[in-house]
Amino acid sequence: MTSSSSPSQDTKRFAHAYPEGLRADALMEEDVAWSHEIDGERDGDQFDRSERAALRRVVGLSTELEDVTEVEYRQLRLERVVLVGVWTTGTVQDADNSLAELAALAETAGAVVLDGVIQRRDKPDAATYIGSGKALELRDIVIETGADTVICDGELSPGQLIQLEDVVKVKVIDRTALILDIFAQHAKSREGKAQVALAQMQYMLPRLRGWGQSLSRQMGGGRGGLATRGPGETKIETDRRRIREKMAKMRREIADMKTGREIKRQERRRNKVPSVAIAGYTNAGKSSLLNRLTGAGVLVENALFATLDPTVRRAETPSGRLYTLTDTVGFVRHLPHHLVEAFRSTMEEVGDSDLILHVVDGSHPVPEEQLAAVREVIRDVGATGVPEIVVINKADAADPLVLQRLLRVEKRSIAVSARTGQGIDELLALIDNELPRPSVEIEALVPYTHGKLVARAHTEGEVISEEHTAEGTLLKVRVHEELAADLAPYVPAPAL
Ligand SMILES: Nc1nc2c(ncn2[C@@H]2O[C@H](COP(=O)(O)OP(=O)(O)OP(=O)(O)O)[C@@H](O)[C@H]2O)c(=O)[nH]1
Ligand SMILES: [Mg+2]
Repeated sequence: MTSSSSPSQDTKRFAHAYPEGLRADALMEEDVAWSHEIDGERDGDQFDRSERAALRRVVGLSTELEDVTEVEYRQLRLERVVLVGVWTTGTVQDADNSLAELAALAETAGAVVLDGVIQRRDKPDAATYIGSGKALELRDIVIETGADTVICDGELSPGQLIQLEDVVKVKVIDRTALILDIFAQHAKSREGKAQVALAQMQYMLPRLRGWGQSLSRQMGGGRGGLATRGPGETKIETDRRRIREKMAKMRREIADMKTGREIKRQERRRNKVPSVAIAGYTNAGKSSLLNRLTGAGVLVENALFATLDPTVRRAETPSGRLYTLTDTVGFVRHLPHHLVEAFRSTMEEVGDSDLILHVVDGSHPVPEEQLAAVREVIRDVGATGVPEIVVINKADAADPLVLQRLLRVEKRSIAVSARTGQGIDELLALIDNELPRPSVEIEALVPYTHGKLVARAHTEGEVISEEHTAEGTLLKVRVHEELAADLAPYVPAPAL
């Protein structure tokens, strides 16, 4: 987990065994199609076999727990993991994609994925997530592969986690815990860190059991954990209370930080600078696009959730109008509910913008799924009604047929490559087109002593024509109301 405290342990465990490069490799799309490589051509018939299709090895976290009854949350280190999914609806392909994504997430968290299995069921088993027979098979796979953790592709109830653990005898975590862990590793700003910590605590609260000493480490933010081990009801009750207190404190802190950001945002709004939000599935190339559009140096990584803190950059349309571009946290299917809550304020920024650039990875096998997942979250935070341009990125690596399909279905869409620059000029022009136009059209004769007003007309408004006359600059402009008011004294009286 927050791959914490003891570097010596990390080094001891993985440094030699798993070179750094492996991790990024495993996120390439060849690997996303892992099951196909393994089985060669594959269709429904191979499903049984595919239940055991091996995932390639990746990199790891580890667990320092000897006893599964001590499962603790943030201290958890995944090292060698087996993935398990329950396939309820959709095609084999859907199920494969979902598990492949879980593999990418696990790798991003630093785990070595040893194996992956999918069970077809109407719904997850109420007790053990997968059926009890399958749980026993899973136990065999765990022993066979020497895995120390099982990751389930869904959100499990506390009871399911415990009962499955009791069968497989290693730590069991779910997709939510995994995503929370990645977020915890990647959050950089104080606000981001606090939001993730809060979401983790919220997730943890109903899952506490017999934690003993781990909790004091956890809540003490690394102040060492020599508190006496003493599970039992009373201890858990105390722990719960402490978590609740800590959560209340964090909520207050987050509210304060939010105020600061809010003020900045209002400033931008007052200045009437139109804002464009870059949203989209994780790893779609949002940060790359921001860099390509503005030359800004934002971290680009072939990892999921490289960006967790919104970055705002100034940009200019080809016609010279200023606007802001905001890079945002990536979306993922089944984004843990706590995180949607935690990042609500960040995502509200998307809803508040004048235009959304919805970036989708055109080289993904089914970009439509990513589009749908992102739209669901956008709806969830009530950010509907903002015009959207679908930016199909990675056109350089995409299947032309997929591109064609998307361009046809998505009304306002464009294929680009942040890597090669393909389509970027067209996108810039499209942004220019879609940004709200200032509402007031006026003509003003601005004296040369007021050059500042002319400059503002250029950055804040749209200059239709400009002429230098003996009396001053004759402007024909479209501007927002405030600037119109400032220019009003120089509007020539209508000739009678
Ligand atoms: N082939 C190709 N790869 C691209 C393109 N744009 C981005 N990438 C790669 O895709 C990966 C993810 O890019 P990012 O810009 O970090 O993606 P992001 O959407 O900001 O990701 P998160 O912040 O993690 O959600 C990186 O390895 C990029 O080099 C593109 O146009 N073509
Ligand atoms: Mg990014």
